[in-house]
Parts: sequence; C-alpha cells; structure tokens
Amino acid sequence: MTEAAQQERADRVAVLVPAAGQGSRLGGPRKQFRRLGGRPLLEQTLRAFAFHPEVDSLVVAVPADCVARISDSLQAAGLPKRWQVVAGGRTRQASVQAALAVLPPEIDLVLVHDAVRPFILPEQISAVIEATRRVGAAALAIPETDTVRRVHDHLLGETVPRRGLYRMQTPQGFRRDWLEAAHRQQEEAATDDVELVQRLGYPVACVPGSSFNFKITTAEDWELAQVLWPHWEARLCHQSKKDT
Ligand SMILES: Nc1ccn([C@@H]2O[C@H](COP(=O)(O)OP(=O)(O)OP(=O)(O)O)[C@@H](O)[C@H]2O)c(=O)n1
Ligand SMILES: C[C@](O)(CO)[C@H](O)COP(=O)(O)O
Repeated sequence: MTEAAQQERADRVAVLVPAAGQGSRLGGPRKQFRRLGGRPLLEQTLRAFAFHPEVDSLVVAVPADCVARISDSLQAAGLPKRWQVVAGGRTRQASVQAALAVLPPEIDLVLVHDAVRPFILPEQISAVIEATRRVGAAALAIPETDTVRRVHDHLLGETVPRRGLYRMQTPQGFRRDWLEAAHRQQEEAATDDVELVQRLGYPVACVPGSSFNFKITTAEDWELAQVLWPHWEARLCHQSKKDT
C-alpha cells in the first residue's frame, strides 16, 4: 500500500492474538513459546501481522505468569508496530475479551488470530481486512474435503452431508463495535468470535483460507510445522523479492 493510500484510509486496524492456552492436546512445554525456525512460535505469528502495512497495532494475551517475560522478549524482537501484552483468561474467549479491553481508542477494525497459526500469508490478511471493511465481519474458511461421519462408542455412525460445510480459520475480522457488543453477551461459550457476532444477527463474509493455515494443535501438527517452516520462509522471501 502506498503512503498516500495509507493516509486516505479512514479506519485503523488492530490484531488481537490469543496466546494464553496450555497446549494440553500437544502436551509438553506450551506450544506458543516453543521455537519454530529459530524464533518462538508466538513471535513468528506476530511478525506476519507486525510487518503487514495495513495493521496499526497488536494486543497479545498470554498466561498471567508470562506477561513480564513476553513483554521483554517482544521488546527485544523489535516489532515495528505498537503492541501490548495482557494476561489472558481461562478460555480462548476470555483471552480475546481481555485483549479487547485494552484496545487503543483509535481502532475501528479488529482482527483476531490464533497465536498457533503461523502459516498465514500477507494477502490473506489483506483479504480479510478488505471483506471486513465491506461487510462488517469476515473470516477465512476452507471447504471440507473429507467425508464427515459421527462416531458413537467407537463405531462409525451417520454421515454428515459435507456440502456447504467449511472449516473455520483465523484471522477473523470485525468492526470494533460489533465485536465488543458480541463479547458483552456472555450467556454461552463459543469456540470462535464469528459465532458470538452471528448470535447478534450480523453477517460475516467467507474469505478463502488455505490448508497451510492450520492450527498447531497436536503432536502431528507440530511435526508438520517443523517440516514446513523452511519451505514457508523460502516462499515468503521469494515473494517479497518479486514484490520489490
Ligand atoms: N485460555 C486460553 C486458551 C487458548 N488460547 C489461545 O487460543 C488459540 C487456539 O487455542 P488452542 O489451539 O486450543 O490452544 P490451547 O488452548 O493452548 O490448546 P489445548 O486446547 O490443547 O490446551 C491458541 O493460540 C491459544 O494459546 C488463549 O489465548 N487462552
Ligand atoms: C478459532 C478457531 O481456530 C477456528 O477454527 C478454533 O475454533 C479454536 O478452537 P480451539 O479449540 O480453541 O483450538
């Protein structure tokens, strides 16, 4: 984006990164602080957003006992945007809410992105921002490609028709006032922010995601991430050379 276009842009974008989970399905040390390609996973994910020209600031929610340490390490990392670190909550939803509570006043659009999805491309971030500006809310998703079936007592049960089924990813983008209103109504927990916003009746645009943008959840995901990272860095490097 040119400097002139940036100045013309009326709205300011912040990214909230929930990073306060325990990583219990993966086990071992908390996954968001393990090293991937020479840096902590959290930092790799933050860099994708911090170096994006349309992102103005970042808020990261980490476990309460890590706030000071992570603040120091992000300071040392020299991220080029304004950032804040806050204590997260017991659930992902509570962590997003904690980050939302300290959002700078000038912010109009908010992206929420899992700390454990490092394979995110700049053009996907741009696409979510663009659709959020247009519709008010938007999220990456990919169509389900496997046959989906319920399992009862270790036996395969009924097939769930997969036509029209999509797997939700992040970033998920929202007008700030929609996301704040959604987090004020707290009756039932939700596994993502889209669901909270949909409960208020707001539309959410579907933006094509990618299989690369998987959430590192299990030991297999971690192994896959280690294998993929060198290829990913080379791809980003090649792309940025082409763009300059
Ligand atoms: N109380 C929580 C729980 C999760 N997260 C964050 O939400 C994202 C997606 O969560 P998930 O992959 O489920 O991470 P964990 O909760 O750490 O994993 P697990 O459920 O296996 O413990 C992660 O970046 C995680 O750190 C968070 O900020 N606060
Ligand atoms: C937000 C999310 O990544 C969209 O797929 C997902 O719902 C997070 O789920 P988790 O159980 O907190 O990992």
